[in-house]
Amino acid sequence: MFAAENGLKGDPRLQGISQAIRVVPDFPKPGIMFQDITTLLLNHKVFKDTVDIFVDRYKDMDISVVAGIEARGFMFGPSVALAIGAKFVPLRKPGKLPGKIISESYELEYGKDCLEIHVGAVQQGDKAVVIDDLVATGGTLSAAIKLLERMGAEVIECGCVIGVPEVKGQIRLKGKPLYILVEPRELEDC
Ligand SMILES: O=P(O)(O)OC[C@H]1O[C@H](OP(=O)(O)OP(=O)(O)O)[C@H](O)[C@@H]1O
Ligand SMILES: Nc1ncnc2[nH]cnc12
Repeated sequence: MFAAENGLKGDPRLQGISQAIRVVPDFPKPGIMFQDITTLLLNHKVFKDTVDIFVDRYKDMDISVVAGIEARGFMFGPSVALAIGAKFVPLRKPGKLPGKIISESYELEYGKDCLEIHVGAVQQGDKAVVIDDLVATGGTLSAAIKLLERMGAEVIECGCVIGVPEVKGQIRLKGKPLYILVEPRELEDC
């Protein structure tokens, strides 16, 4: 789902969100236009608008789990979980969770990685949304969906602040809906 299709067309909060994202060319390697959401977090109104939009979206969907992807999903997910009355489950990079875990590897625009979840963090019957800052290839979200489904949860949707228009990821997301607030910024927008 894209900015024009997310039911928020004309919502002035989206422009504020987009403008608060800093674009850093060639980071972390040449050719990547890095979308830096740390500048969005510095603006209390825009940060709150972002969380509010996710909360409005998910508050009446009977969601029991908000899963956040390390690291940038941790910046939005917990606030959404608290506001909608769901538990927050961190999906972490390898070697960070101390308990029994299951893991899923995936490929990124700039390398390979792996996500892990604590066994027992979600149960059969849980209804989950996955929150992250950005979807590019969809590899990360797709690993998150697999982890949650392996634990018996139903993944209702993935919510990201930024999404590339092509969403190659849509194919990889096993048909799960994707709720995206804004498209990536180009340098000339800044
Ligand atoms: O759709 P994809 O191609 O999978 O890429 C999206 C992922 O890449 C970024 O995280 P990154 O792996 O750089 O980790 P970080 O949040 O720890 O910086 C971003 O925060 C997403 O999690
Ligand atoms: N262009 C990008 N900016 C920020 N994070 C990313 N993760 C994958 N691609 C990215």
